[in-house]
Amino acid sequence: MSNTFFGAIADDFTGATDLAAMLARAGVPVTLRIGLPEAGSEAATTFEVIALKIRTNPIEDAVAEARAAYRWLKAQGARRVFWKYCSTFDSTQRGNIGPVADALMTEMGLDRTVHCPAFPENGRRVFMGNLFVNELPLNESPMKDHPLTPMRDANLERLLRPQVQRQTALVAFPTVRTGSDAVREALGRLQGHIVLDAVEDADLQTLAGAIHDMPLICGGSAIAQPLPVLWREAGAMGVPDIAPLPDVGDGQIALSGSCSAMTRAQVGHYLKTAVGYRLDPLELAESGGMAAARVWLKAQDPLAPKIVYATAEPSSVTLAQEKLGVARAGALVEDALAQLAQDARAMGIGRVVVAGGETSGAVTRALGVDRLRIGPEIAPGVPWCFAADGLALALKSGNFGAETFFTDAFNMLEHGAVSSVA
Ligand SMILES: Nc1ncnc2c1ncn2[C@@H]1O[C@H](COP(=O)(O)OP(=O)(O)O)[C@@H](O)[C@H]1O
Ligand SMILES: O=C(O)[C@@H](O)C(=O)COP(=O)(O)O
Repeated sequence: MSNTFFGAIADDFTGATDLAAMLARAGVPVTLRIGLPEAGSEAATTFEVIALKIRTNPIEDAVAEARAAYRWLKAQGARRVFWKYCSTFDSTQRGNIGPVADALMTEMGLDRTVHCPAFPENGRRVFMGNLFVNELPLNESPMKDHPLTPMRDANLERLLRPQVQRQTALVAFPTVRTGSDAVREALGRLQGHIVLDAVEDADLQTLAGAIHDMPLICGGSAIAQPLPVLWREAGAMGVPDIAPLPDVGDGQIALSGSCSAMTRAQVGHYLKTAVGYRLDPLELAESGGMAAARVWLKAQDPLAPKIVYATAEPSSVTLAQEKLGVARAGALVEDALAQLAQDARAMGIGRVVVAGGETSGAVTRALGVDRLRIGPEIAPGVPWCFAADGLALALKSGNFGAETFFTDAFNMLEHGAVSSVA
């Protein structure tokens, strides 16, 4: 058995890099694995994050994959387990947040766990059990129009209840503001899935003080940031070594399959300086649709700023979904961007930014990446990541980053920020 201390299971790839970035901020080196590690893969390290792509899978498949990941982490000795899902609680009416949390509790023999999606730095706040995105309740935010997981309620207990077999509960804001001891006492009285309020980073610090010794924590990435310091102070883990980051190849491309409001603004902004090719799922469904995109890419200068995007307004997404079905429209776009990522690599392009969680999963898999090192953060929750073969990948969650995100990302590598990272 090796000495893994922290093991996380992320329900998508952008979520995994987001969590890894938060841990890296706390000064710990993180090993991010794409998919369940195969027999003979590199030895486990102190901080392991396993990126799965199970946010919208059938529940049974998602639970089976998460369970297998947990068993691998347990075999490596993990003493703290983290179920990373989206800070906007992206899920369908039945899953997969609740069923995976339930399955992990059963595997670990637990009668309580906590749910903390709050990420104040990115505008996600939980107050009286209700999740807000910036000023809006979740169900009034752009998440109401998400192509795969439209969110139609903001109350986390109400969202969880149909997804879980255990009871739900809340540790509300007044208790959180009283301090870590009060939160700990409240948790001691509750069972099942306990939602935690948090409005500011200071609340996350308070919560972390109360929950750092819990075996299973569920939520977004932000609650993970204060934990390593507390674990170190409590003597629960040692201080792992940090290795230098690898070299990065030249050439660049942005690939966007996200239709989130922020990505739409970012693509619009980037098109002012980069050349672009727009993918339309209806065209991709016809013969020749994909071939045209590949011909376009092949004609581009590998070094020049460029973007291929399916990013579109909700009305256009709905139209494609009505004609093709939700799953087929999504799969056509994901497969196309995955193929174009492979083509870009064949052209010698070494710097790839991907927008969209599902999209990132499809692209990363197509590139055959199985392990990533975490580099500098471009925006909160979005780090550059490095694969073994000179490939730099940035996987951007739909609503993360400033409007200038794509330019910021590529500029960062140009200006040598990589070598300055701890
Ligand atoms: N124009 C479009 N019409 C229909 N579906 C689309 C379109 N563009 C992208 N999609 C699909 O929408 C989904 C977006 O999800 P994702 O990549 O996770 O983005 P986000 O991070 O914004 O949630 C993907 O499955 C993608 O293939
Ligand atoms: O927690 C978050 O918001 C992100 O880490 C995340 O999971 C976002 O998902 P996508 O927007 O689908 O990339």
